[in-house]
Amino acid sequence: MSRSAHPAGPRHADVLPEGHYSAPPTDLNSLDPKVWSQTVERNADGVVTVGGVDVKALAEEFGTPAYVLDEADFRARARAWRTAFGADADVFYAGKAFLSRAVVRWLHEEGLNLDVCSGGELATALSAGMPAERIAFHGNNKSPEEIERAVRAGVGRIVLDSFQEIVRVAHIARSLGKRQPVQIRVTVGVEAHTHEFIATAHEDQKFGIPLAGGQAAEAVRRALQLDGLDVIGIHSHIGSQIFDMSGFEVAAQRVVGLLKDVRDEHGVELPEIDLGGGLGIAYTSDDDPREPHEIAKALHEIVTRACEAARLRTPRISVEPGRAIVGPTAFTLYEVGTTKQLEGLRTYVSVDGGMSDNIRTALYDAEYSVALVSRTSDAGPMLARVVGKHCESGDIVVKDAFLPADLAPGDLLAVPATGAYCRSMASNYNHVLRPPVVAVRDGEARVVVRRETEEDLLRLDVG
Ligand SMILES: Cc1ncc(COP(=O)(O)O)c(C=O)c1O
Ligand SMILES: N[C@@H](CCCC[NH3+])C(=O)O
Repeated sequence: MSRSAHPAGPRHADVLPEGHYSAPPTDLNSLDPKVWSQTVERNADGVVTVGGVDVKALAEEFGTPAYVLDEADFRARARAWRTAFGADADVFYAGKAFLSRAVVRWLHEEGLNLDVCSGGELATALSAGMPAERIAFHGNNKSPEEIERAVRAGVGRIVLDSFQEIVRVAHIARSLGKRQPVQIRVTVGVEAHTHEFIATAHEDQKFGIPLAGGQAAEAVRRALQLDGLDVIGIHSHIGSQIFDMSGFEVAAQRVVGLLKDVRDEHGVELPEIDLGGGLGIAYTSDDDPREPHEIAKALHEIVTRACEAARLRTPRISVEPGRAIVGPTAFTLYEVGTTKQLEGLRTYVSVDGGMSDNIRTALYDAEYSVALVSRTSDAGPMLARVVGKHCESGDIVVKDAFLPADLAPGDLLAVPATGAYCRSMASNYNHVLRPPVVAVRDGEARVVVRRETEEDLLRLDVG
């Protein structure tokens, strides 16, 4: 079939959402480097390789579905952030995006710090040797036990999220005879241009203490009065998958405004500000993310300018990228099980995973790309929807995609940019087993998180 001809089946223009994928890509075998990790390429046989290992070998050895993590790419991205921010700033990788002991070790070696937001993340970080003083502990409802563990361990900072937590952390630190460094998380009232579920700095949501009405200033006032706390700074995180720097600009200006008010009222210049994470990545060829050095330059300039205007010493800046480091470094490898052509609509391609390994499409309407990776094809494009094996019609992995019309059961598909918030939000829905994470580097592959087994499932079922 010629590449330009439409295969038997739907005409893509009839069913695609307006303005999106107005034409099928000219070459379905090409791999856009924007959405794939740096070592991904096709070998002479047309099979995709990553870190020098081909996907057919990966599928054979480790099974599918599997998350395939490109270690060299992960390290390169971590290093790029570290280098871009330089010695007078700190980069805290946000562990919620994806955390495993291997990743903690890589981050440690590359000079990054770590943001954790639960006892489980804290335990993973410590067990992999991240020094406690390089850990920041987050969360809007940390339990007293989690706080105590963090204080005992000596974490570098706890980010306080409510008035009650200010008192709680002070009390626990005092009772342990310690003085805990803390930042106070504020909501700056910025509407980040992202999905409403992942925007976090508008006022009507659960995180942080609003600047509005002097509430954040009151929080600093109370924290400064309490023994057991060492107030080192202010924290703001405006949301996630953001491309536009203007939200960060407003946030930084407002945080510096609070530092000024604190200085004027208490005569204290708080030495740190944290501007959170949230930088977007390319999920499809339409996305244009910024490079870490551009982001670092923009944030430094914004903060320096605001501090000069307020006659403040420029505080030490920290950031907490999660997705921007790990997101592009992994793809999910699936095997095609069945295909079903719906006359006048599209072809449903069912793979052996789904919403249990990637909930983001169902939850946020997220867009992904997909490619046939076990071979090349000269067949024309067919409009496809890649779906999972769960009992849910919203179990969609990739909503609209063009795949070769000769796609068949047994073919391997890969969905790129699934390093962030896929394994970390995976579930056992329908008692489906969570896939392994396989790290590849220099021609070698090793499991860093193993596949779940039915024994794992049954071990918890003690009834
Ligand atoms: C406080 C905080 N820091 C950092 C992050 C990391 O965000 P992202 O993975 O979008 O960089 C999040 C998640 O949105 C967060 O809540
Ligand atoms: N889990 C979200 C991001 C929220 C991050 C936590 N504040 C995502 O997949 O995009």
